Amino acid sequence: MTVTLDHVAIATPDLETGSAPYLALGLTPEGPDEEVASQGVRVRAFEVGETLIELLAPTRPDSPIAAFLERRGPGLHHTAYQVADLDAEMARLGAAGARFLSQAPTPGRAGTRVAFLHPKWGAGTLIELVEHPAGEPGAGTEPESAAP
Ligand SMILES: CC[C@H](C(=O)O)C(=O)SCCNC(=O)CCNC(=O)[C@H](O)C(C)(C)COP(=O)(O)OP(=O)(O)OC[C@H]1O[C@@H](n2cnc3c(N)ncnc32)[C@H](O)[C@@H]1OP(=O)(O)O
Ligand SMILES: [Co+2]
Repeated sequence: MTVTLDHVAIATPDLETGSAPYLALGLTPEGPDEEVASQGVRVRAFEVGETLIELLAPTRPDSPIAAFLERRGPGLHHTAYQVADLDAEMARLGAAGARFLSQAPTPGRAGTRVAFLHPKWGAGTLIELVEHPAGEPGAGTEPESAAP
């Protein structure tokens, strides 16, 4: 099974501040900012080749990003990998002892289904799995153009 990096997430107090280095590097947002209420975040994604930089700013005090910023300040927050079948991956990894932060997938950016693994399981890194069913375009890729 090939594992694909979906995005690298950065916690920032606000999207304008967080965007500065990526704009200076010549990156451009892949689309409009998105609010994901269930996570209490506003998201801005920059395409970098086949993957994304995902900027996350808190929209409310009880957002996990607000807690992260409070405790650790802005910077690297998590890495995310694409899986074709999230339910199957959660069952497989769960049976092998992996520690998920929720029993079921939760809504992610761009209508995806996502699940997070505890940072202790991730050897100190918060790891997210993002479902991209086989054949669907992944992060940072143009949807397959229809065959001529
Ligand atoms: C819009 C969706 C988007 C997408 O991709 O589609 C997103 O990615 S949304 C991202 C925001 N949502 C989340 O992060 C949800 C999952 N996160 C959580 O449930 C919490 O943030 C959690 C459990 C990872 C940490 O919560 P909290 O800090 O309240 O717990 P602790 O203080 O007990 O921390 C436990 C332990 O983990 C360390 N920690 C916390 N956050 C991170 C992190 N991002 N990376 C690495 N380590 C982290 C923390 O320091 C504690 O370690 P310890 O050694 O005990 O101090
Ligand atoms: Co993410």
